[in-house]
Amino acid sequence: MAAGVLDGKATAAAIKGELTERVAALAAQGQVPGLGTVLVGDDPASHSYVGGKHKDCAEVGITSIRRDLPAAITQEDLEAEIESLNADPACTGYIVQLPLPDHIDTNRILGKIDPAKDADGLHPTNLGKLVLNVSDPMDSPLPCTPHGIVELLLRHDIDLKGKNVLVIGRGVTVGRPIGLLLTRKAINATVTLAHTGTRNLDALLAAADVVVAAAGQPHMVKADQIREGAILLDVGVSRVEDPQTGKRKLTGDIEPEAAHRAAWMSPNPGGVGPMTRAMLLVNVVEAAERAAGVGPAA
Ligand SMILES: Nc1nc2c(c(=O)[nH]1)N[C@@H](CN(C=O)c1ccc(C(=O)N[C@@H](CCC(=O)O)C(=O)O)cc1)CN2
Repeated sequence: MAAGVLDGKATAAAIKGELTERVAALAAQGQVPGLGTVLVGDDPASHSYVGGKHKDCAEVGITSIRRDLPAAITQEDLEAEIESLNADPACTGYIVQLPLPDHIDTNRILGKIDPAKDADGLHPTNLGKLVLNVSDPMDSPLPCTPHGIVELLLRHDIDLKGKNVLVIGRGVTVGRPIGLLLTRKAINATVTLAHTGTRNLDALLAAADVVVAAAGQPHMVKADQIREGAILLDVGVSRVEDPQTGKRKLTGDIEPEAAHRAAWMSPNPGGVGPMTRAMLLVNVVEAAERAAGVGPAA
């Protein structure tokens, strides 16, 4: 059996097409959405992700506002950048690219973002709304990767009702929030969250109908560990040296051979990553629509 491909690239392209129309409608009212990014330091992967976000903005007509800052920036100066984006009327929504350097208090920075401009859905107010189950598109943003995974499944007609989902990784951008989304009544999955302290990962994998691997450990999930017919979402991405070419290549958390046993699998690259980017644009457009007092286009 070869797994169906959860094609994030194509799905993200479709979403961007839809957003282009919504952005044009906003622009016609003089309300062009603007995405801000705050990038601290020289990490090449973070630079590449932020570059991708601005490329996406250009594709759909969203204005880009970019703040690239030195790795040695102080907490105080970084907070001043946040305040200036909060006050900038051209900036509809913005993100602080994670991870931040160790000397920065990340939670304090995220807490300084104006919740109405929080394009990542990571401000405590917006995460709190997710916990309270009150967030919907007209009210507040959802974290991009979990929302992207749900949208990817939805657009491939995959229903998770009653399914056992194993999430591997407890990070704030994916592992923690995705359980809250997938256990909503509208989705109704049963979620187990595994992490580095989990002892019986083999047994949990063998029992899982769906695996969301977001640990950032290259190929930690082996083909023979998964259930025949499982649905696999490969979120984690590492850059690993290819022994044959000596070049570094992107490597997901799940062995590609698992596709021979799975019913569905997201490629990596080309699966969840492009969906994360697309849902960021969705959050920016929805923030602009809320600010303009208009609902999403029908
Ligand atoms: N503030 C945030 N920081 C981080 C987030 C986040 O959602 N908000 N998530 C990740 C990084 N990330 C977005 O920021 C991200 C990661 C990967 C991709 C992506 O499109 N990957 C491509 C391959 C990219 C490549 O060639 O390097 C793919 O999967 O096809 C997009 C966004 C951590 N930080």
